Amino acid sequence: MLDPRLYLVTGDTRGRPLADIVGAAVDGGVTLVQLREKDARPDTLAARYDELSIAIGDTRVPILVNDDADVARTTGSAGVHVGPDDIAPAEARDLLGADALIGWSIHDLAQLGDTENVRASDYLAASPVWATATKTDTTAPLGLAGVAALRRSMPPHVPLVAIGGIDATNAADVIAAGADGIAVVSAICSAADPEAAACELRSTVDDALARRES
Ligand SMILES: Cc1ncc(COP(=O)(O)OP(=O)(O)O)c(N)n1
Ligand SMILES: Cc1nc(C(=O)O)sc1CCOP(=O)(O)O
Ligand SMILES: [Mg+2]
Repeated sequence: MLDPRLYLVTGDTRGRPLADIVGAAVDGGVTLVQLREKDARPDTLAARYDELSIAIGDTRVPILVNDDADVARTTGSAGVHVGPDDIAPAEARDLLGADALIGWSIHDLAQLGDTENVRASDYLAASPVWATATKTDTTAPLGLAGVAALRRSMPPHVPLVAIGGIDATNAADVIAAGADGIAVVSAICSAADPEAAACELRSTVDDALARRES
């Protein structure tokens, strides 16, 4: 079951063990995790997946793998997140099967015209909302207006997560603009207390979703 409200994408943990950060973040309310280690070899990525899987225990929070659908398949992970330099969602679907969770980065409205890959995706990611030091090779920031435009143009049943420069100060704005969840790296991985950071983000998102629906 895909719950996109608070999506932790792994990143720099300031020297702390990643499994500890992810475990704490899940305790704090993260609903989805993506293992993202751009320089890791497949065997290292697979070993890291196993560590994270132990860290989240029986919470059933899905762990997706960034980029590498083969590692996603061999580890038995929940699925994969892909972007413009990766295999296409439809190809990932063929590889991973109907039950896998597949996410796709969306940079502009024109991409929504690729209906085969939109249909193959379980969620789309508005990327990036704002410029971020965590990933500098992004396309131009969409801003809140871009998030709103994507939401209006997308199939209504497909969840939209937003990524890039999101923290507790702006998360509610992103939800108000139409995102169904936020994806963050530094707001949790760099936080002094990742569990507390996740808890604050989760209640901010939940409150904003409740306001939007009322
Ligand atoms: C949730 C989420 N959204 C966007 C991205 C970025 O994916 P991509 O464009 O493929 O860039 P890399 O992460 O591979 O550098 C993401 N990973 N997760
Ligand atoms: C992994 C990633 N993808 C992005 C995109 O725009 O596609 S931005 C990003 C990093 C987001 O980090 P932070 O939460 O620290 O800003
Ligand atoms: Mg990628």
